[in-house]
Amino acid sequence: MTADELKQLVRTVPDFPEPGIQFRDITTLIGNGAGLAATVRLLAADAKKAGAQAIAGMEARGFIFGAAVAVELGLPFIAVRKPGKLPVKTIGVDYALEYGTDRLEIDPDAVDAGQRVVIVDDLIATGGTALASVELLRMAGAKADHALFVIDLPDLGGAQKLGAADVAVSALMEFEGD
Ligand SMILES: O=P(O)(O)OC[C@H]1O[C@H](OP(=O)(O)OP(=O)(O)O)[C@H](O)[C@@H]1O
Ligand SMILES: Nc1ncnc2[nH]cnc12
Repeated sequence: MTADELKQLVRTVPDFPEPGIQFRDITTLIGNGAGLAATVRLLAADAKKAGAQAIAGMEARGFIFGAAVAVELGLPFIAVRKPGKLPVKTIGVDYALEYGTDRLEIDPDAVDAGQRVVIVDDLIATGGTALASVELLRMAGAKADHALFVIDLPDLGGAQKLGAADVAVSALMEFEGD
């Protein structure tokens, strides 16, 4: 399945979770077995090209694709979690979302010093989530310089924000006009 065919599997829901947001919903993409498999294969090929030694995924939608890519490549998976979920002393970063604010945390021991960690998430909008993840992974000693997404919303400037932090961004598809 091509990236263009995968794009047809993403559902757009207007005004969710608040008025004015065009929600690009991956539920329909992952609900298609061939679509899910093709998405994971394409992301895994990009992660391999980026020299990934580990994959990091952000709770919750980043876990779906990130863990699958890690399995496909036989690499470790690092869980970037929402606050209060990890049972150990964490490091954390607060960040702004397209809608609201949040915080992400990791177990610093999940990262090896100098390890090249490639970030995988379903979607980049403002880039706040991905940038917070890059900061966290770098604080823990990782080389975090590649981030892969299923969907980029280029109008929200996330890829530029990551570029300014020396992170190369790639996405399988874009939705404009958000
Ligand atoms: O580029 P940004 O503006 O930071 O937005 C993108 C993030 O927003 C969504 O996650 P959300 O925080 O809604 O959580 P979820 O995965 O638990 O649904 C999405 O899965 C990305 O992680
Ligand atoms: N427009 C959007 N659609 C789906 N997930 C998102 N996360 C942030 N913005 C989003």
